[in-house]
Amino acid sequence: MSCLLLDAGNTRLKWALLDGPHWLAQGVCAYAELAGLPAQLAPWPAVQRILACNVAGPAVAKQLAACWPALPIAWLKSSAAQAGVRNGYLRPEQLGADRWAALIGARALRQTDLLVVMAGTAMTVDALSSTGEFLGGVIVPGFRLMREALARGTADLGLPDGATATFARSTGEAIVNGALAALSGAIAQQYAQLSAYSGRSVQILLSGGDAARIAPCLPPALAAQLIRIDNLVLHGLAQLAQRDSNQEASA
Ligand SMILES: Nc1ncnc2c1ncn2[C@@H]1O[C@H](COP(=O)(O)OP(=O)(O)O)[C@@H](O)[C@H]1O
Ligand SMILES: CC(C)(COP(=O)(O)O)[C@@H](O)C(=O)NCCC(=O)O
Ligand SMILES: [K+]
Repeated sequence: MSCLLLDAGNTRLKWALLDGPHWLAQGVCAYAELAGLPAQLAPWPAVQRILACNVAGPAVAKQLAACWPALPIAWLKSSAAQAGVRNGYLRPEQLGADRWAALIGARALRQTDLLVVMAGTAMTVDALSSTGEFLGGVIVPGFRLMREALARGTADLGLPDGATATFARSTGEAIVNGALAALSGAIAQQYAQLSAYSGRSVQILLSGGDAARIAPCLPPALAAQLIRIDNLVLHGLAQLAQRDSNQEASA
């Protein structure tokens, strides 16, 4: 059974094509190029099921549905408990479906205390206990949004680039290193909170488009606990797809 997994984020679509547990192909697609995605998948077995999470709004959902008019898309919604994770949000359905999928993917990978960091358009830092409780987490603007906010809200800053530096000595360096400090600082703060809460060693799972940029900026104590994983959201969706097909097989 070939299953297409879709992670529709606020910047772009990430996708993977699975045949049972095997990953046949995966990729990234800009929303402007979405109409070409079905043709791109043509070399592989025809898609039979689609499981998606979307935090990019109804227009994107409509665009995705139009790509595969003959197949209904199963949209993941956050719930109170699923696949070994319990949702600590006061209103479980309020949690972004991408965060929920990432937590499910994280739980399947490791059953320890985890900080699940998704560095995308926004960066989310979510605490997951060794017993599978999602305790809560924070949302901060991602690297691009931080720079854009400064450019939009000031007369003189703009979007200059800058290299990473211990002490920034140009506007570009000051902005780039400021954003990276804010991102790594948020991770460090939540890491300290979860470490204090659990009293045990905490591992950090880092995924998303800006993971490679953020990883080198983490302090050494956090870097030692870091596990980089590409497409954690898709791994979570793959877990759910696999569970669905196991249930169908045993029904
Ligand atoms: N080729 C790229 N295209 C777009 N964004 C990129 C690219 N490479 C790195 N990025 C960074 O990754 C972020 C998007 O990450 P991603 O995980 O795809 O986000 P989302 O899930 O919110 O769509 C952007 O805000 C940008 O800072
Ligand atoms: C926090 C997010 C904007 C992250 O989106 P992304 O950066 O992955 O595009 C998204 O998960 C979302 O809209 N969440 C709903 C609110 C919440 O999770 O509390
Ligand atoms: K994110």
